[in-house]
Amino acid sequence: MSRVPDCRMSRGRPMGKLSEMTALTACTASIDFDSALAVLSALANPRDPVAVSISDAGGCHLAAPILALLDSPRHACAAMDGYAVRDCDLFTGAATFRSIGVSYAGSHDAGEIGPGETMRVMTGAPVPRGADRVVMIEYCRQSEGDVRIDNPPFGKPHIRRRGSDFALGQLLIPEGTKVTPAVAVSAAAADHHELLVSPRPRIQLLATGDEIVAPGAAAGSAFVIPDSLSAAIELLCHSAGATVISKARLPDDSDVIARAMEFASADIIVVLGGASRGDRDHGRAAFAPLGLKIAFADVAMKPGKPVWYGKVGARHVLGLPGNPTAALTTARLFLSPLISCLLGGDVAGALPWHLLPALGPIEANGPREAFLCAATSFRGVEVSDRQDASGQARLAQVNGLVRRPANAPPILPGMPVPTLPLCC
Ligand SMILES: Nc1nc2c(c(=O)[nH]1)N[C@H]1C(S)=C(S)[C@@H](COP(=O)(O)OP(=O)(O)OC[C@H]3O[C@@H](n4cnc5c(N)ncnc54)[C@H](O)[C@@H]3O)O[C@H]1N2
Ligand code: MOO
Repeated sequence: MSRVPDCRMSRGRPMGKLSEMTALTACTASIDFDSALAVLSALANPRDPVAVSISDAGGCHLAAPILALLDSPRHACAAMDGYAVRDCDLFTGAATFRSIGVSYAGSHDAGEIGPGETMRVMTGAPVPRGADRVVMIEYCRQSEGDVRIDNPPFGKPHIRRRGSDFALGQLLIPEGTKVTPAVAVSAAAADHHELLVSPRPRIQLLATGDEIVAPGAAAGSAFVIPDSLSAAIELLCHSAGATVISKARLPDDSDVIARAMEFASADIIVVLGGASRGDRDHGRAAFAPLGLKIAFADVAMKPGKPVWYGKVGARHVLGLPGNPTAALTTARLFLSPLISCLLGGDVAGALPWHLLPALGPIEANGPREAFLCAATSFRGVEVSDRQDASGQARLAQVNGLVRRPANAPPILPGMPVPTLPLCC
């Protein structure tokens, strides 16, 4: 394995971004996992930002900061249902107030209260001028036009002052922030209906193999198997924030594979299978006549060694090994970060490694960095006893990957190990 010094990463973070030219020319030999990620991140630049509605922007990253277009609250308003009163009346002995009206959320000017007066207010309603607090309805006794407050509570005035949450012009959300439901609340509250974001990457999925057929169509023939990857990788693309615009199951025929690629205007082409060295492994070869520039091929990792990545013009091409556990592992480790980078995010955001205590012993690792399927819970992480790259049954029982560096010593129960959620 040859290492590429420029591509080094430190704990999953690139140590300085590579230029596109360097990334496409330097890393063509077998490289280590962190170097491969650095190459991918150097080549994955987002397209020009577009304005999209907030509800369509989930998972995208803001290409511009969000400034508040108004004050919030817009005016002094009640934080509780109750009666608005003046402190000087309430705490100097007056117990009976004359109610002069009602203010609802959405009411216009609530007017003003004078000495001995009160106004019924609902949560979110404008509070009348002169009022210092809202006494919760539970402490008030209403009769006719009067309100009696015998034991007024001290403490919070239950009035939200104008601009006390945020003020007009305030920077609320910095550029680069990922749009989540929580971020959507802030943005909409600031009176934005559209957000400027990098467009979602468009994905083309090409599953290759003479033996694969659509799930549901395999049991009748002994010589075919269900395509167990296309739907899974499509799900992963969606949860990472991309749109799958086209998918196909193709025979092991490089001309057919190349033609399929030519007809889609995708940002990322994902080729499933045909990544290694079999007579019919046409993954990379199919794209050579189209001008494929390989950025890396063969990563020193287990599973997933044959994973490869390059570009055809502006299009990214990622080849995942056909063995299902290897395909899912490499999709999580390379396709999620590629999508994240094209959305304006980064590798570290897409791969949130965190330390969890091992629930059982983990044996020493060999010379290839390993990513082990594991089950995580609040108690810690348990590595599966079988780690077979072609396995499919076990995938339904795992939800994480444990990272084991090359030649790592054994792990004892309770020791922390880097763990990644298998689903993004
Ligand atoms: N001489 C070598 N042989 C192999 C190497 C190597 O370095 N030298 N690498 C091994 C490793 S590691 C892996 S992983 C596999 C990867 O193989 P390919 O990417 O070429 O995949 P295929 O040969 O097309 O298929 C492998 C296996 O997976 C099944 N498969 C493929 N696609 C699907 C699908 N969509 N759904 C379900 N199953 C699928 C396919 O039937 C094969 O059984 O190569 C090793 N060999
Ligand atoms: O690495 Mo392969 O992905 O072992 O089967």
